[in-house]
Amino acid sequence: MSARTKLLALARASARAPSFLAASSAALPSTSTSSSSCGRGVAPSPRPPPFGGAHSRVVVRCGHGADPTFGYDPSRAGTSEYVDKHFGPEPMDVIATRKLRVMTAGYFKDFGGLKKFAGRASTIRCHENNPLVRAALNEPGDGRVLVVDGGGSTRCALMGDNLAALAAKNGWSGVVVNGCVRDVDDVGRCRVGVKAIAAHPVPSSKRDPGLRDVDVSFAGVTVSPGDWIYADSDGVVVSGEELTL
Ligand SMILES: O=C([O-])CC(=O)C(=O)O
Ligand SMILES: [Mg+2]
Repeated sequence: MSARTKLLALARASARAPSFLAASSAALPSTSTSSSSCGRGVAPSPRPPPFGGAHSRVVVRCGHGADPTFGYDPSRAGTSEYVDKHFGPEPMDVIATRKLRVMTAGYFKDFGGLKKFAGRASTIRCHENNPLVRAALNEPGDGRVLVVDGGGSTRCALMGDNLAALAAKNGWSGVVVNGCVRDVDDVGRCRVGVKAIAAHPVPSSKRDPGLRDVDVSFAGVTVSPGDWIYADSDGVVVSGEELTL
């Protein structure tokens, strides 16, 4: 394929790129989240929408990986496309350059009603205690992602159906928990993304609040408050800046 033909193909693919963030909360049909039940019995829609939305900037200039001849398809707008777009001459450069940080594969399971979510990070570090998690999710989320470093404890759960419903009601895009969650059948009906290590039936203590908006490190990545989190079924990608396709 000539360089000109490649460029034309790339421009066509980029023109199809969906916009950023608007549709990321639409994996479940609209439903009331004011109660803790998160609309029991509401089935998730089969096809999650792109991260995209009103803040989209379609940039035709792209990295080596954003090449339609290699299968780059910005209309899918998932974490794989962000990686394709931003890696260097070699795919693994995405890790070496640290522009994108990719969380360890297989570290999390999906528990939330949204499988695809994105937003700026707010962080908490806590150990087997969750008052600060409740306090944070009680704030307006404004599309943010709450990143909770529970030290990887699998001895209790840092959130459940009540906190997931609170997150959905207050406009949090998602919660990433380095720890466990409970009430997972109901959490799965909440219109919010929840990634965590495992389910656990025991609630956490309410004594020690922990720390808010500090750097947290787990799953091979350090997340700072204000970083951008992109999460879907392919994984979790973290960047210091907002990414475009
Ligand atoms: O309240 C808690 O600590 C955890 C829980 O069960 C919920 O959020 O529903
Ligand atoms: Mg509960």
